[in-house]
Amino acid sequence: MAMQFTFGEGLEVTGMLDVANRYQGGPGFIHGGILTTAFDEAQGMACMVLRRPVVTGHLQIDFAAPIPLGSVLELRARIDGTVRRKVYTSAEARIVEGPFADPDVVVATSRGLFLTVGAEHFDRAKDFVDGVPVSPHGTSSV
Ligand SMILES: CCCCCCCCCC(=O)SCCNC(=O)CCNC(=O)[C@H](O)C(C)(C)COP(=O)(O)OP(=O)(O)OC[C@H]1O[C@@H](n2cnc3c(N)ncnc32)[C@H](O)[C@@H]1OP(=O)(O)O
Repeated sequence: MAMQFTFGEGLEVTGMLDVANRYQGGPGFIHGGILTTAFDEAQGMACMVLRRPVVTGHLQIDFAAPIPLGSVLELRARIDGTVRRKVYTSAEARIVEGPFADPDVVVATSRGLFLTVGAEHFDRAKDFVDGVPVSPHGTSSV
């Protein structure tokens, strides 16, 4: 989705998301599915250090506080460990700009299991137009 990523020291990746009006769920606040997507992308991006494709196997989100439209969210994500093809990741979100901004408050957390896959995983979709990547990282541009 339309996030900006920076790769920090070690294994941590930081993603920034402008919470646009089109991301609304309940009146005035972000949709939970949008926040889930942002975590999925950030944690998937953290897996890039492995230099192997990954897909999400399991994602668990804790929505700790409402996030108003107009906020800027910072998501910090990392790999916590790997076991064979399994990649354990976690992330947390903070509002860093907007009326509810407080960089000391974690408004949501995520734990995700990613699996490394071979190129054949994606080959199955290559004949479909919808499978054509629309951004440089092969992620969606919502
Ligand atoms: C390049 C930039 C990237 C930017 C970020 C992009 C992020 C976006 C990522 C996505 O959203 S990907 C889209 C959503 N995910 C999918 O479509 C995946 C659909 N599921 C599958 O394709 C398969 O289920 C999957 C590849 C995840 C696993 O199938 P496999 O046949 O490869 O797994 P296998 O059965 O061999 O299991 C391997 C290990 O993983 C474990 N495992 C597999 N799926 C699991 C699951 N869902 N939950 C927990 N554990 C799981 C399994 O128990 C086992 O553990 P052990 O090694 O200990 O035996």
